[in-house]
Amino acid sequence: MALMPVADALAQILADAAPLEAEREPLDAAHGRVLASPVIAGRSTPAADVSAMDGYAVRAVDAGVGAVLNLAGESAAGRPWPHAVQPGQAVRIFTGAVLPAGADAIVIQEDTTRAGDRVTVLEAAQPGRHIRRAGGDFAAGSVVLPAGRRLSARDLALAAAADRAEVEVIRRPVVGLVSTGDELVRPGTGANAHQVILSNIYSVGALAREAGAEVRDLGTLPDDDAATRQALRAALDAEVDILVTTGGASVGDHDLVAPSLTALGVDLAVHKVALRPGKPLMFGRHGASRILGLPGNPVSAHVCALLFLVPLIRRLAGHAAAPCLPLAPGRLAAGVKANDQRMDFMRAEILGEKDGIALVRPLPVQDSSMLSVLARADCLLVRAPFASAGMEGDRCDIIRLED
Ligand SMILES: Nc1nc2c(c(=O)[nH]1)N[C@H]1C(S)=C(S)[C@@H](COP(=O)(O)OP(=O)(O)OC[C@H]3O[C@@H](n4cnc5c(N)ncnc54)[C@H](O)[C@@H]3O)O[C@H]1N2
Ligand code: MOO
Repeated sequence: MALMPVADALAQILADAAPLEAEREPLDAAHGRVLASPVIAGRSTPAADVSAMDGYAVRAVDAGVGAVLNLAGESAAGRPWPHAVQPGQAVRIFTGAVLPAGADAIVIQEDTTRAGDRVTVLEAAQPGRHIRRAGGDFAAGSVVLPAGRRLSARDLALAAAADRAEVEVIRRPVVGLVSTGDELVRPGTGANAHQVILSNIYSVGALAREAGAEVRDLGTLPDDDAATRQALRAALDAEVDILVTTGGASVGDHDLVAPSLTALGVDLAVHKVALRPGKPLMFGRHGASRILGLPGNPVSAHVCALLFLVPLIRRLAGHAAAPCLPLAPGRLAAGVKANDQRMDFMRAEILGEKDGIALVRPLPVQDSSMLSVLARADCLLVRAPFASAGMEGDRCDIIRLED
């Protein structure tokens, strides 16, 4: 059977994948989300002229070296002095406090001496010195954060300072994870030798969450035709944006995902990709939901989630389009043999870096069941279909594993 090129599979999976609808969220819940509409400042910051230092608010014209001023009052942050500074007066002021009317400079306290209510100026005041002007950070009505921006921790503080307790962000895609296989048991529950411990949901779930999805574990299905069909229908009815299955994707008698999806009317736009690991990958649509069928082998499931699920989630969550295959430059530290028709994503280690180029050596075992090798890898060494043999020192492409 002809295998679909990776680029074509990606194009199918990302076709029509546009940002989901907007929702209002409190700032705490908005970190990492994408703004659906701009944040407009509800007030200027600072909202009034304020002092940047602890000292005395004065009229600069009165406060030359040696001037002795009368202490008239105090302006603290949150407790402004409600009068105007008169000629010959100083007002005690603290950082962040509103500048009293009449004053046009701050003399910092280190540049004064004080005896009771008499303040002697040791360093001449300069008009405007140590004053933060109203609106100096941002003005009321201005756009402080544009639509489309991914909200950083710093952005949350800025939105709060702009007097916004909530922001309008793109809804998180909901990803439902379904595992398949009679052999699967949860970790820590006493698996027998003929059983396999469910691991894929942990790596795939973590990647999905990191990409911006809300992840729901929809449980494990037995290798039974009717049960699989019924459970997949229920999973699709659960209104997930992306249903991710793992396992049961290949051609064995117990690989039931593709026939079940077909029976439910899902047209598989992708089924079998020229990819290693991950050949049995499948993708289809059902109403507004997308279905990604990942192979059961744990390394294959992880690599396919990285290559296909992450960009899909990012598109739906409104993130700016990033390259789907985030290739970085590398140099081979060991030879690799010629490749066949499947684009290969070999688990590899980075031995060092020179001028931003990683020195890369494929790990000796490339079995797609081996999680210890995947965990040890620093990157995937990407080999194009039918690439000729590579020699030590040749340039190569890698994808860094940064999860
Ligand atoms: N005759 C052929 N056999 C196979 C082919 C093929 O083209 N012809 N493809 C192989 C490739 S490539 C892969 S990848 C695997 C994937 O097959 P399935 O998606 O059907 O996966 P399963 O058979 O269900 O499981 C494979 C393996 O992975 C374990 N597994 C499954 N789910 C999980 C999970 N959630 N957590 C941890 N481990 C899991 C399962 O127990 C099996 O050991 O097919 C090849 N065969
Ligand atoms: O594609 Mo399978 O993932 O080669 O083992």
